[in-house]
Amino acid sequence: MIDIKNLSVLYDGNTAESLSDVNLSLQKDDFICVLGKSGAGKSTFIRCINGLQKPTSGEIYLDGKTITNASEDGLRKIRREMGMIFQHFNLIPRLSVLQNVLTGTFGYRSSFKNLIGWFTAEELDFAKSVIAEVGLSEMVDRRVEQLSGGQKQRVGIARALVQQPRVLLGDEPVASLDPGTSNHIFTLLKEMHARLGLLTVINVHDIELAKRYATRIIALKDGKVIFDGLPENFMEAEYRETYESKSQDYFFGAEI
Ligand SMILES: Nc1ncnc2c1ncn2[C@@H]1O[C@H](COP(=O)(O)OP(=O)(O)OP(=O)(O)O)[C@@H](O)[C@H]1O
Repeated sequence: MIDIKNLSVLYDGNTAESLSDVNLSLQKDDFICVLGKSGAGKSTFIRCINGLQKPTSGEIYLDGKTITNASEDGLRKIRREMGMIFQHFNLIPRLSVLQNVLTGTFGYRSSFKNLIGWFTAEELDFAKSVIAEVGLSEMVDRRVEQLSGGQKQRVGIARALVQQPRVLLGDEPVASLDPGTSNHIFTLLKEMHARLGLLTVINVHDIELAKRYATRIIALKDGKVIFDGLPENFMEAEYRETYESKSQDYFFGAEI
């Protein structure tokens, strides 16, 4: 579904590449967690996939169509197919849950309709049905600033889903949430992945979450892919290589 060929990124002013010759093929049924130390290149990787960051070299294709060399119009169409969720939610605090979720439809509408904020009954019904799916029916009209972090991320997920994307990207979407809430958010993401057939790619610092939910783990180090495989094969040795430190023993249940 997404093919990444010889992808490299060297930011202006840096001497080391932030991504270095990355080659990957991401499939529709993948639920991928991307692991790596701070600065390993995880955000750069996600930003390249949705076309926010132009690579220095290499190509990314969505179903054979170039993302990296897409026209502005082509990129707009590609971005509609990719929902995105963020660590700090990127919501509009003073607007309601429904209003925030409706902003997810903007990529499909004329700028005039967006400007005057006019939505059809179908658009409103669909947004409400997505809000119900993320468990926030009771809060449709509540201002987002009055919600907890976990509820805000549910709004972020609903806003992404209302776009009817085929790909869901997350840049550390649970980094600001407590462990219990993080698990609830991952459970929801996994359900949506299965029900909607969404290729899901999520950066995460929490290896326990990655091992529990991912169907595939990709680990980056200094911009290179150093592991790509099943969660059960990401063990102590892979942990040490990725994070350059020994793990908490309980991750792998082994004496080190
Ligand atoms: N706009 C930029 N200009 C220059 N260097 C950048 C820029 N964005 C990222 N970098 C550098 O690229 C490298 C990878 O950064 P990136 O944010 O992709 O890593 P990350 O794995 O997501 O880190 P974190 O877990 O801390 O978010 C780092 O060395 C970072 O300093």
